[in-house]
Amino acid sequence: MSKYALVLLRHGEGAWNKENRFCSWVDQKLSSDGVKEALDCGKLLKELGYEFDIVFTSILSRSIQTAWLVLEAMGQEWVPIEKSWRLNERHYGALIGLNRAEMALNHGEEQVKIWRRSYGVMPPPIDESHPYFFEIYNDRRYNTCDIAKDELPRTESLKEVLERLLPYWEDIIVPKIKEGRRVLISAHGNSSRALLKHLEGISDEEIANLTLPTGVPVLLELDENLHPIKPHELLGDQGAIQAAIKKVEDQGKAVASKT
Ligand SMILES: O=C(OP(=O)(O)O)[C@H](O)COP(=O)(O)O
Repeated sequence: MSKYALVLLRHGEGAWNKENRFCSWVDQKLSSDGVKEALDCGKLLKELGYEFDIVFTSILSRSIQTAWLVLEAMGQEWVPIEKSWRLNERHYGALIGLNRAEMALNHGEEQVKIWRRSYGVMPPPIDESHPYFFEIYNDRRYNTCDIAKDELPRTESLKEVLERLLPYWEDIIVPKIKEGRRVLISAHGNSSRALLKHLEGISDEEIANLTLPTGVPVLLELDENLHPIKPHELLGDQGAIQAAIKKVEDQGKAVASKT
């Protein structure tokens, strides 16, 4: 028997998911399809009988907007939401804004897969010459973090994501779960992968094969020590989920991009 059920969620599709660009710390809203995904996700969780006592999000709008829409569809708008940069998407460094298919044409699909899914490889860091540098670091949300702005990452591998996420998980989220609060985490593809790697003990090699689609709730059933009692489960229509995973994986193929 599980003692706790934790639900993790990659936000609904954002505008740059659609355009196949690395979005990362650029603040994009949900696309119209992403809004529908978030509402459908809330409806599904309601049908399945889930209730939440607290929701954790990143400080990027697409994860917050997803949390709002999920709670609205569940009729649980009153549930408190806590936000932290530590749940932000992985910082993709100089790759931010670039089109994955064009990157695959220029650098090869294998290199793009390494950048996207390996555990330890960091893309080149972002610097002031990057078109999105000032949009990111001049945004006042990054004055509110628990570390100084000049200590915030300029690029990250999944390893660095896990290292900055773990203190928040251990110090803020775990105590809520142990108090019996039912927790939803509305985060991102790679911040969710990092947490799943930690909780499920997925190896550095095996994590490269885990891809999460947008808007699909991931259920983790945990024992009293917060160890999973079985592998995570993606909730919903399994055929549609597999198709959505393939779509995300195929974003790194060297096909001509739609402009
Ligand atoms: O912003 C991103 O993720 P998100 O849509 O989960 O926030 C990344 O660009 C995801 O890219 P990836 O699927 O190539 O790791």
